[in-house]
Amino acid sequence: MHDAAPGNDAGPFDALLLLSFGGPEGPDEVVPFLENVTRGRGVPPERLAEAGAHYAQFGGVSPINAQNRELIAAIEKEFAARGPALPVYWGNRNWRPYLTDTLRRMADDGVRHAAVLVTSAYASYSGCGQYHENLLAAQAELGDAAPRLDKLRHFFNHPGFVEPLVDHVVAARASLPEALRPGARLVMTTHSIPTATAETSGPDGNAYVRQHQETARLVAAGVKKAVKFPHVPWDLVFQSRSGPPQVPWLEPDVNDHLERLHADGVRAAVLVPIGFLSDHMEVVYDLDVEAAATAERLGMQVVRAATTGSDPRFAAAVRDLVLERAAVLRGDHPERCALGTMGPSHDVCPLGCCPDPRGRGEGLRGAALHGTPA
Ligand SMILES: CC1=C(CCC(=O)O)c2cc3nc(cc4[nH]c(cc5[nH]c(cc1n2)c(C)c5CCC(=O)O)c(CCC(=O)O)c4C)C(CCC(=O)O)=C3C
Ligand SMILES: [Fe+2]
Repeated sequence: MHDAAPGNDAGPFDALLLLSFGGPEGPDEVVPFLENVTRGRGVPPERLAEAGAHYAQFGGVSPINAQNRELIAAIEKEFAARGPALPVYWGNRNWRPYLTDTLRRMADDGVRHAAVLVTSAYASYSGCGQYHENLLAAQAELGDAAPRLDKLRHFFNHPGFVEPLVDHVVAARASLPEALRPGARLVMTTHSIPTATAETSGPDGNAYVRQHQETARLVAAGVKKAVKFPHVPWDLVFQSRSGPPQVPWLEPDVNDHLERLHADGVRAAVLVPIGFLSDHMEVVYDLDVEAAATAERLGMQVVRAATTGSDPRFAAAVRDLVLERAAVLRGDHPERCALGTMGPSHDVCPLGCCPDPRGRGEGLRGAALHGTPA
């Protein structure tokens, strides 16, 4: 798809590790999973019970693990067809297969240096800094046996992430009654996070919102081009707020926003979950159940676009990112694919990037994964 990366040489990498959030796969796993997610994170018990009820509605099974298995299959297919011949491993922060167990298996298999793809496209503590901490903790657990790890750059503006989203929005929009399509608002949604965390995201701060604005703009521009319509209005809004109510989180909430659009006379919308790689619980509950109920109550026609998921173009993007980073590690200057105006994201997070809002503030970063001071 994107032949930006030169050749097919993945050296010094000898494996790819997919690092994700994890989710329960049965009713008995919901409570221990939620305990893992929220340990030390100040989530009120009411919110925890609410989240538990969402999983219960789906038989205690989150879709996220099956979706990650599909993504791995798509990447393996891409590697088999075009190279490089790298094994793909999978570990999670909050549920089996746990990252530490996977890293131990990698070491046992003789892996010495792996590229790491995190299933989050954007900079933030939850989507970047916390995963760095998880990687460092897993390496520390293994000691000298631990493989070296390099986390791949944020892919929010990579065409392999954006282009499938554009297609999915076009398809969702086409499912609206024809008369409503011209006025249909694209409501781009992502996970809300505390405003203080948003401000410290990325190397220069505010990366979380700026990156999402760029992706939203790119998706809207792609849709406009595809549907040949002069005006495709869009907004960026937030969902799945958690945490105590006195702490400010990013707004507006998607449900409040639908109310606002309705009051302004907007009759139809396409919900576009740009903040997520797959249609996991935050999508199938918070949008397809909760926001859909809000729309129904308001009498608005609202459809939801699918996420990028395991689209072959995304699997090809993962291959690009691995080869690109491998070339950098060999001292080359590869082409780096990125749409829009922000350019390719940084390879190595500097000290203080995406710090833990509840932590000591200094942050633990990419260079530390090699045991070198950041
Ligand atoms: C930015 C972001 C992403 C996107 C980046 C990425 O993809 O990583 C994301 C993804 C996800 N969040 C998920 C689930 C949950 N997130 C929670 C809680 C929280 N998320 C936060 C942020 C994010 N979360 C935050 C700031 C909290 C408050 C607690 C804390 O400060 O850490 C809670 C606790 C209950 C609640 O509060 O809702 C649950 C159950 C699932 C799995 C879904 C499934 O099972 O299919 C996924 C992919
Ligand atoms: Fe970061």
